Amino acid sequence: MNRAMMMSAAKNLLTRYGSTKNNIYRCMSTGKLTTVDVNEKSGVAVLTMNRLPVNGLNLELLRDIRNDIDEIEGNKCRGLILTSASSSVFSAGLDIMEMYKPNQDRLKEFWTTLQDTWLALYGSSVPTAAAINGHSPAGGCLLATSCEYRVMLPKFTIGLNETKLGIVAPKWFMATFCNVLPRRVAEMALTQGKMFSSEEALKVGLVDELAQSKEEAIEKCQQFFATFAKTNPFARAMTKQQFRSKDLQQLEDEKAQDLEAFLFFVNQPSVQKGLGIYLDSLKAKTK
Ligand SMILES: CCCCCCCCCCC/C=C/C(=O)SCCNC(=O)CCNC(=O)[C@H](O)C(C)(C)COP(=O)(O)OP(=O)(O)OC[C@H]1O[C@@H](n2cnc3c(N)ncnc32)[C@H](O)[C@@H]1OP(=O)(O)O
Repeated sequence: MNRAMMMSAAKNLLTRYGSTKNNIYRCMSTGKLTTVDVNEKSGVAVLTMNRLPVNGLNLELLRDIRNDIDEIEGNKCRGLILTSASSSVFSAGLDIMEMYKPNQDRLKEFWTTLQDTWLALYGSSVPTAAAINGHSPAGGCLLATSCEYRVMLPKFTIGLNETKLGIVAPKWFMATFCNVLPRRVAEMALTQGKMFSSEEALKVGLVDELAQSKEEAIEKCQQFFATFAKTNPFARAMTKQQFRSKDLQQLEDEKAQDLEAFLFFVNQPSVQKGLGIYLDSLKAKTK
């Protein structure tokens, strides 16, 4: 983060926290594929992804999540908990249909919106946590690891499985993973495309706690936010943003090249063939 960005972030934070210490605001959901419910007492917003059956991250869902994050930030919420309306899938990651035989204009918009959603979530000044109430592969894992804390239900899976699909996780996916896991564990898992069970994820530190129900997971996320009760929100947010600034700045600087690399990669005939085979294998499962 350069000096100008830092000053602007500081100004926003001062505006937010300067005069509103004791007020609680109600956030409203902006999108059709998400809902946002705010606990009026705690001021914590629960952002629920609701694109069933698997919360595949298509352009519209990403837009809704992005707009919700902006609204939660703007409405001075005290925390953001990301969760799913499904009882078995947190998010299946990027909707592969967005990348398979794509319309090129939409493909650009899709990737740019993913970049912006990540910048907003990973760099959010509001405390963030994920209540992972289902499977969370690839892009689902990216969303969860972009948050500051993770509570997961048992018997699901989470990880960046891109190499198993014949695709390469972009640098900022990897940086997000490395912000959570020891470097050695992250490299092994990334190259293997490893999906961790909830129990394994707890053991390596990919998630912070397990919970037996979604309600318990949300409660544990709220308890995490309560650990900031005696900290100054401005100092907390600036510390988080400075801690993450290298990763954020790298994507800000390389946004255009990252988009170009994505478009080039996805449009390779061998990648299209691989995505088609993978989609068929997913669909065959349900027959
Ligand atoms: C040099 C550097 C260059 C960099 C270039 C960048 C390159 C691109 C990088 C892109 C990074 C990609 C990130 C991703 O997120 S890719 C997506 C990865 N996701 C997965 O592999 C998950 C696939 N899904 C599953 O494993 C299961 O669905 C899941 C465990 C999540 C749930 O299982 P369940 O049994 O509950 O549900 P079904 O499998 O029956 O699925 C129901 C229907 O949903 C469809 N489906 C599932 N996942 C997806 C998906 N990700 N996209 C699209 N569609 C999906 C599935 O086919 C079923 O459909 P039908 O009902 O029609 O049969």
